[in-house]
Amino acid sequence: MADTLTRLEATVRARKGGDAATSYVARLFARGRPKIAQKLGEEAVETVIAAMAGDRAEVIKESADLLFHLTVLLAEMDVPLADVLAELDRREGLSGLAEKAARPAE
Ligand SMILES: N=c1c2ncn([C@@H]3O[C@H](COP(=O)(O)OP(=O)(O)OP(=O)(O)O)[C@@H](O)[C@H]3O)c2ncn1[C@@H]1O[C@H](COP(=O)(O)O)[C@@H](O)[C@H]1O
Repeated sequence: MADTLTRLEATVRARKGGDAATSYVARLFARGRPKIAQKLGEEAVETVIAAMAGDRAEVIKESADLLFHLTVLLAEMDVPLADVLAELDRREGLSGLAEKAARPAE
């Protein structure tokens, strides 16, 4: 999975400043962060709708759209995918319940 996303990240980054007439990613970059963030939100909602309908095939397609648009947003913000993966690595083995219990009281 990391290999696939790393290749996608390289393709997406190479589209920065590219021709919006021939590249969907270049068009997204040209439209800016608000549009990219909006697309990410839409794909998240569509993934949720597919999940609630119990539609596995649609969940797979919408999840791919979601990961793709997340990759574009990270590239737009110049956040390397490796930084996100490193954060997941840091959390590895730490139960979400234990992490939550260790948070300072609000
Ligand atoms: N993985 C993807 C990918 N997944 C989804 N999409 C596109 O994302 C868009 C999302 O669909 P929507 O119907 O929501 O989009 P829309 O209606 O055009 O969006 P708006 O009208 O809201 O702006 C579609 O145009 C899909 O084709 C992708 N476009 C590109 N890639 C990858 O990015 C690479 C570079 O793409 P280009 O920049 O187009 O060359 C490709 O080779 C692929 O590897």
